[in-house]
Amino acid sequence: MQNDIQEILISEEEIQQRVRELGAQLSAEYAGRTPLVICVLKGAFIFMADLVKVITVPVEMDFMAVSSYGASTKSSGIVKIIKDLDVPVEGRDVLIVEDIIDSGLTLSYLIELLQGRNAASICVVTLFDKPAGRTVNLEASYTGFVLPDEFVVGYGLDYAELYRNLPYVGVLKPEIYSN
Ligand SMILES: O=P(O)(O)OC[C@H]1O[C@H](OP(=O)(O)OP(=O)(O)O)[C@H](O)[C@@H]1O
Ligand code: HPA
Ligand SMILES: [Mg+2]
Repeated sequence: MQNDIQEILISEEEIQQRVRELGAQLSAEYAGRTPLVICVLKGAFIFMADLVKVITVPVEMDFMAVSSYGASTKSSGIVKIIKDLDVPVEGRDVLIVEDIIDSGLTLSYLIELLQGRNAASICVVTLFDKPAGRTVNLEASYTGFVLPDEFVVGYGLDYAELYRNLPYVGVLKPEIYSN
């Protein structure tokens, strides 16, 4: 698996340090409140697990699975809900946890959905942001790292469901895509 990586863009240590910083910022933001933290599966599961461990306010958690990339490196443009939330968001302070914002289509769809369900507030934390990929105008409240316009894998991010378990984020060798 490591042999398929052409270049590591962000190391495991850099990610862990940044996650701690984001956890501290979010703990201050939500002081005195109990946010509902929503993990956008599958990609955000590793970030979510590391992040909630360094948030010091009480949180409730729920999980939503959406998909629009399939086995491609380009968004299909259609966001499919694979699994919806278990709990209502009405009146809740919602924190959406994403691994990456690329085109922005997944998040704009989710934000509209949760606004329609009358969340009291919606805040987004993403570990990675690829502004060059954007097709809709959208920004996270908290961003870990800004990435160049390349398809990346690792730390939850997949190509055709593989490489999510790499502890760093990197770029695949070009021949992997042609196999
Ligand atoms: O800003 P966008 O262009 O919408 O891309 C970002 C979304 O795409 C990926 O999910 P994907 O649809 O690949 O599902 P996965 O999390 O199960 O890999 C990623 O985890 C984000 O949720
Ligand atoms: O660069 C990416 N890698 C993996 N999944 C993604 N989903 C959107 N962008 C990406
Ligand atoms: Mg994916």
